[in-house]
Amino acid sequence: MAIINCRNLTKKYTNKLALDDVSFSIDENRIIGLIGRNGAGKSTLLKTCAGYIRPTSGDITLWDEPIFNNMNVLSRLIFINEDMRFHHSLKLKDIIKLSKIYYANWDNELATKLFNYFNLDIKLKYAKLSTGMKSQFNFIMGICSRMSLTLFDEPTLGLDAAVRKEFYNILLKDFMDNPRTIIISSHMLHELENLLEEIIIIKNGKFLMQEPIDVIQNYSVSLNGARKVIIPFIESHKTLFENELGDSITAGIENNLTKKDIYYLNENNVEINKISSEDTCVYLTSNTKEGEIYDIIS
Ligand SMILES: Nc1ncnc2c1ncn2[C@@H]1O[C@H](COP(=O)(O)OP(=O)(O)OP(=O)(O)O)[C@@H](O)[C@H]1O
Repeated sequence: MAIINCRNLTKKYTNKLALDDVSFSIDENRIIGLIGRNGAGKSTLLKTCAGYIRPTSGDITLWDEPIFNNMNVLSRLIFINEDMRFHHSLKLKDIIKLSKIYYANWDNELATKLFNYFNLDIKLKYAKLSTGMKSQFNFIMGICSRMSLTLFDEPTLGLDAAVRKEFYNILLKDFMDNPRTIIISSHMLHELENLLEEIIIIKNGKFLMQEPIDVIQNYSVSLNGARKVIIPFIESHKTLFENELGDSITAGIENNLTKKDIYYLNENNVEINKISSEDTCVYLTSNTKEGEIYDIIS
């Protein structure tokens, strides 16, 4: 069952078109990655899904109901981002006390274990936490609230690699025990991909694709070899990048090579390598050509 349905969503901020005719739907009980470059529109899309901002045009429904001014829907979701605002006088323990009341499924035992594990002193005021500590606290809120729809916008900001890994492991374990729909926006797909079932890629405010993670993991390959052998493949396949060096070329192309193609490439000494899902996303969302930066800095 689809729990989020977006149809032709557009969001214009004064002169900036942040979302441009975005349509997609998301089925329940899965973890989805929302991937896009800086400024692609990820936060705007999540804020729209959370009912924080209204689209300029288009429709969005959660559980087939409109979001705005609809407590039935809003009480089933949590939106976690770096701008979580709590009154400056509130200590973490006060926020936890309120969370127990507000979030019907709040798991206080898990919250206590996680605060201890991450050495977060609940007597501290939220306003006094460092960026990383705020991210830890917010992440724990997102996990322990166990809302049917949990939206994380760049949840690991300021966290070191070890903590990010631990959080994602905790999230996966908790998701397996308590399935729900979780959307996580991030630039760092490689850290997330073991967790994700599906990813949505947006580029310059436009929906680019929504695919199971294994499709993205096998989406593209790089070919490295003689120019005259590779050029026909560049001409006949969707090409993500190409670099020429003398008589040889390295090109990233969509991975729909036939057995005959692979045999031919092997016979002609072309090296074929898989491109990681992270790199595939970087190439798919790039606004510049591979190597262009070297023209600028040379
Ligand atoms: N309140 C606002 N007023 C004007 N423009 C905005 C506002 N919020 C976002 N934008 C613009 O809309 C575009 C999309 O921004 P958004 O924050 O949604 O992107 P993002 O993918 O989350 O970026 P990042 O990964 O850098 O956080 C950007 O060009 C941004 O400058």
